[in-house]
Amino acid sequence: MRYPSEPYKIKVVEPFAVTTREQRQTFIEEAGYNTFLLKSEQVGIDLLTDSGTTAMSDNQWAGMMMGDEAYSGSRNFLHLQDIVRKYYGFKYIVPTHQGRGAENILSTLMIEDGDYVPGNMYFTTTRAHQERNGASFVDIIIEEAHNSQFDHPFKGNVDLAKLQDLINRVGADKIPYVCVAVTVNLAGGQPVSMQNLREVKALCSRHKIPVMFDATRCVENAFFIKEREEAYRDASIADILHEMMSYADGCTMSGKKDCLVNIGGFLCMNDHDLYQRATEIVVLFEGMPSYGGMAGRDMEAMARGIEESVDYHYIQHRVAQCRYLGDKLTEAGVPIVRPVGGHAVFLDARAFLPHLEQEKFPAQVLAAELYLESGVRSMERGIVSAGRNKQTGEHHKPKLELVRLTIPRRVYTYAHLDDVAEGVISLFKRRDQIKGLKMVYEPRLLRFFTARFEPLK
Ligand SMILES: Cc1ncc(COP(=O)(O)O)c(C=O)c1O
Ligand SMILES: N[C@@H](Cc1ccc(O)cc1)C(=O)O
Repeated sequence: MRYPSEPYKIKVVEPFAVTTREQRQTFIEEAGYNTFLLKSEQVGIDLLTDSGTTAMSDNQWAGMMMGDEAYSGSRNFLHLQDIVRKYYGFKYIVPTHQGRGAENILSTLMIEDGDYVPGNMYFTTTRAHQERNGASFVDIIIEEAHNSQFDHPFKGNVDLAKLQDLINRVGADKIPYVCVAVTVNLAGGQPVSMQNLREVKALCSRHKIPVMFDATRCVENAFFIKEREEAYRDASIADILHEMMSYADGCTMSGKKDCLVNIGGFLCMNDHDLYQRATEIVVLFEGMPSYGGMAGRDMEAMARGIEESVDYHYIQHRVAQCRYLGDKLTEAGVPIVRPVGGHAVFLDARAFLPHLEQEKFPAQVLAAELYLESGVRSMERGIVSAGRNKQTGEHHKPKLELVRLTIPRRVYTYAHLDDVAEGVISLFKRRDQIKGLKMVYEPRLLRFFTARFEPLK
């Protein structure tokens, strides 16, 4: 079954806005041509992000009523700890309010000024925390990942030669850890193979460098391993996930994605000393080590969400939804990142708008135009997201200039995706008329969230 039907019944519904083109013109101008700045009530189908936008199950909502809101020692924390140990296999867990809370603690504890943190492509918040603590990020993803049209089953893989080169160049003692994202968000939601994870771990062990995963979309990664790596065809998602995690010394987690909740995250590790230091610092930024910024009820929903996330039918349908939208767009000739990943379809803005150079922010304007055309909200993932080089102050100019159509978990149906495809295709037909933008307000940190633009004449 290529596109399995939804493996759930819909018990609660939430109407969304139906707007006119004239209204949307006003809204996008007020939002400075930045889809992050639109009000949710101005948006139709909302594909801005899959982060915190999940529909929770009846079982999770029931768990919300079982919240133990004690300041310390909540039973929901103990439950979450058991579940994380069972499915992820790490010894210690420190809850945080979301993924970047965990990134903050990890970077603060492990990085020293002048260090290098290699990773399989940058992620905005992850790199920002590394740089804030004095490290330079080094991209060690395979070269194919920077080419939107290159089909590769594991386009998120680490290039071991790039990693070895860095170790030779700067020395292992300047590399506090290697950060491996499973899957790679900005490459298009691309997975990492089990074999590659095993090899990265072996190489790092030889040099005594810890491996820390960004586990944000690890269940999607496990699905791709089952689908594409022969040895795992008959393995369960839970077993694959457990083995993946055995090749890491710890992880950061944005629970707002693969843990199927609206808020929350955690940091995991096997090293007791690191855990102890994390419990010291978490009280400064997040809260007690037994809640770290989450309410008891949120920890319960997360524990239950993790158990639901490893259900094969759930994850098969999730990935199939992305593929469905990607296939529709490909059939119509719309350029997208290939192959379609686990959480989104990414439009290739360079190929969509070949007449616009990167300094005219093609992906930014494409996201704004798609909203105007259809009421669908998407997100820029190109030069604006990439920010500026910390040393030179120049724009980073990523090879990938993309617009992300991100599918929230258990929220939309295939019929919604038909509407999205229709909007993109009708915009594609009038792509020649689209002009660029200029940035009129540029925040210093993570500028894409709040930057403002005006159309070029
Ligand atoms: C790959 C990846 N890592 C880290 C994060 C940070 O997580 P959060 O948004 O929960 O702070 C996100 C999303 O922001 C992400 O997609
Ligand atoms: N991690 C979330 C939220 C987010 C969005 C953009 C960012 O650059 C950072 C965080 C996402 O990928 O959608």
